[in-house]
Amino acid sequence: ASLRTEFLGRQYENPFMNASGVHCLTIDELEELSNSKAGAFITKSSTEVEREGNPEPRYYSTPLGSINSMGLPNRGFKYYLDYVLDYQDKHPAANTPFFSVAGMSIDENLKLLRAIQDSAFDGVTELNLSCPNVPGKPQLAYDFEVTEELLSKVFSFFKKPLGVKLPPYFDFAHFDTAASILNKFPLAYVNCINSVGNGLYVDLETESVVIKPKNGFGGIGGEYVKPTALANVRGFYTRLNSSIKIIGTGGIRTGQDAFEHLLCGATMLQVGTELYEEGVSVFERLLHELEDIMNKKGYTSIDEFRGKLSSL
Ligand SMILES: O=C(O)c1[nH]c(=O)[nH]c(=O)c1Cl
Repeated sequence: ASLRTEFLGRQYENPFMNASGVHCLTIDELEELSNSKAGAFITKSSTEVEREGNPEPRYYSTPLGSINSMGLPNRGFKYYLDYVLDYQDKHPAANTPFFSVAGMSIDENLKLLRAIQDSAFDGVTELNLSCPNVPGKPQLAYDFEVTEELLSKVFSFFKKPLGVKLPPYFDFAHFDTAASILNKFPLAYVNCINSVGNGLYVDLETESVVIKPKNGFGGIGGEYVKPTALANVRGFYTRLNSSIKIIGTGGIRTGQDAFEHLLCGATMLQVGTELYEEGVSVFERLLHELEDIMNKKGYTSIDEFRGKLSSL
């Protein structure tokens, strides 16, 4: 079986990539991703000015996943723009890394996107509408009016491929409203899901929370979130114009999880918690496990089953 994937007119050896935020904060981490078996990779969401992020401990792994309240630590927009432009020059034949942006305000998002539009960047941009861990900052994508206002301003000038990273939704009315807004814009893709916001993990022995920021509240990832991730992938796949592709993120720990996301309609697949725990070797394991499942089922390409989830 072949895992070759076409996404936004570009060919990828396989659909796997890192989830923004994991293993992508420094150039060293980005280079390790570039040299791994990942089909693609993406930068840590950046803000105009470098950010320290929240006090540690701010990430904690559990048997079933992870909780994090990083607080958008990043080296600043210019650090990542310089990296991706340098990458384009050094690897003219390769696919340029994806670039993630998470401004702290509408104006900052517009400023960063204008800088990308005016730059020589020829890759795909991901606008993060869903960071749950900046104290006092509500998740943009849970405010439908603001989201629509932002996207209409963005698409008045941004002409390069742009996707949005969405938080999980839990109500059909929200799927319907979000999709009706997103369908108004020439979006390249939606990425479902970001971590499930503001969960709480308790340590029995210490009778305490496990991360310092926000009294222990943080975004949940890993096995806990797969049913929610699959529901959001499927919910948008069945509601959005077919021109808007889906990136599936959330609970991908095995080839089986990857297969399920593809069956629900995902094209690219992002790995967060499992990459954090296992390192970049996770990609080799995942693509072999996915290939084995496809061979057992008699599929030679992903196109043969993508989106073909049956109802009963
Ligand atoms: O705390 C973070 O940096 C963070 N953590 C997440 O789980 N998702 C995000 O989009 C971000 Cl920006």
